[in-house]
Amino acid sequence: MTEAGMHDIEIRDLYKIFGPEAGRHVEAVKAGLTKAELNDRHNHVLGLQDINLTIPHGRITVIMGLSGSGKSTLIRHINGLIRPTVGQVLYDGQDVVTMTPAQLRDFRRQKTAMVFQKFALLPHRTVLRNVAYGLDIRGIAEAEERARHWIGRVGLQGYEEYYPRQLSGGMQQRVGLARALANDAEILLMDEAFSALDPLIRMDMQSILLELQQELRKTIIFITHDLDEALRLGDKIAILRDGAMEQVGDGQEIVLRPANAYIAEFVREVNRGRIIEARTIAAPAADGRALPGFAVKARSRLDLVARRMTKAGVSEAQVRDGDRLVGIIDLPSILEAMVNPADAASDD
Ligand SMILES: Nc1ncnc2c1ncn2[C@@H]1O[C@H](COP(=O)(O)OP(=O)(O)OP(=O)(O)O)[C@@H](O)[C@H]1O
Repeated sequence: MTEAGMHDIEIRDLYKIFGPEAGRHVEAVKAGLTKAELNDRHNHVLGLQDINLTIPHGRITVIMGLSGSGKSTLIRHINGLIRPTVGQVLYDGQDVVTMTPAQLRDFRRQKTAMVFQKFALLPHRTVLRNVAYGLDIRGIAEAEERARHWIGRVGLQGYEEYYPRQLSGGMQQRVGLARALANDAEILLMDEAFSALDPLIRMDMQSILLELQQELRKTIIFITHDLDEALRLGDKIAILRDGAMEQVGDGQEIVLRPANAYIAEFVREVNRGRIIEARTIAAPAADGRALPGFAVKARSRLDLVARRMTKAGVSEAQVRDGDRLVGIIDLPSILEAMVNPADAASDD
């Protein structure tokens, strides 16, 4: 097992069964009793099973899955709102599961902040007072100054004295984000935070989050049922199904090497050109052969690479990571990578 880094969150061997005699059924679940069987035979609900996940510090980890797959149950284990039937949730060597109520309260207040789908703003407080709220109750002197700063950072300058009902959904969610950021917590828990927003507004919010994260480097745990959102935001993506972890990896790994038929079906409609990077399909440069005159960046996505190469009228390019030559890429191999193998096979 790899050693957890400082401030990583480590979920280990976690099971959650809902019901009065949950502990009695863990061994049977470990031995293979399914969610449906547990329900039918014992009237207990299998929430999560055999979860092992490292949530790296300073990155965005997305927990994805369909309704009922266990996403909310999992995120609530991280701030101790739900206790596992068995298992550990470790943060800097401390197990959230065995914290005393006082320790847990401090952990939640000092280390975590939540952003909800239904904004959860206080209707009779202005934007400024909503964002300052957590700071006010902690008696922080510069609450207002800090609140104004974060209101500016999410692009709401000028709206400080508005009330939530006077704002659109997207703007309200910016207030929710500013409030979470103002608390200065290291861990941001975002439960379907953008799911209630219209598609374009939702993309805007994703961009704002990515932009802020470039600089803030928070540990973000983002729940979504939307694959496109997961691929856009996630440095690491964990896919749940019926309470079990089906696959964990970055977007490229999941799209290029789905762990099973379920994931393959999930990623089938994905625009692969937007996910796969040039470095991933670059071929080694053959010895002694002249290099193509055109160069693209290792981390450029294939759709952009294809567009640039086509525009320049070249069919081959060097793939470069700064000074380093990563390999060679050509248009046929880009096209091949952009087409889902499953679709290609069905048209043969
Ligand atoms: N308090 C509870 N008592 C009994 N069963 C529960 C409880 N909370 C959750 N469950 C069950 O645990 C499973 C996982 O639910 P969970 O809400 O975590 O899923 P989810 O992926 O977040 O779904 P959604 O997107 O619909 O919120 C479901 O089968 C659900 O019915």
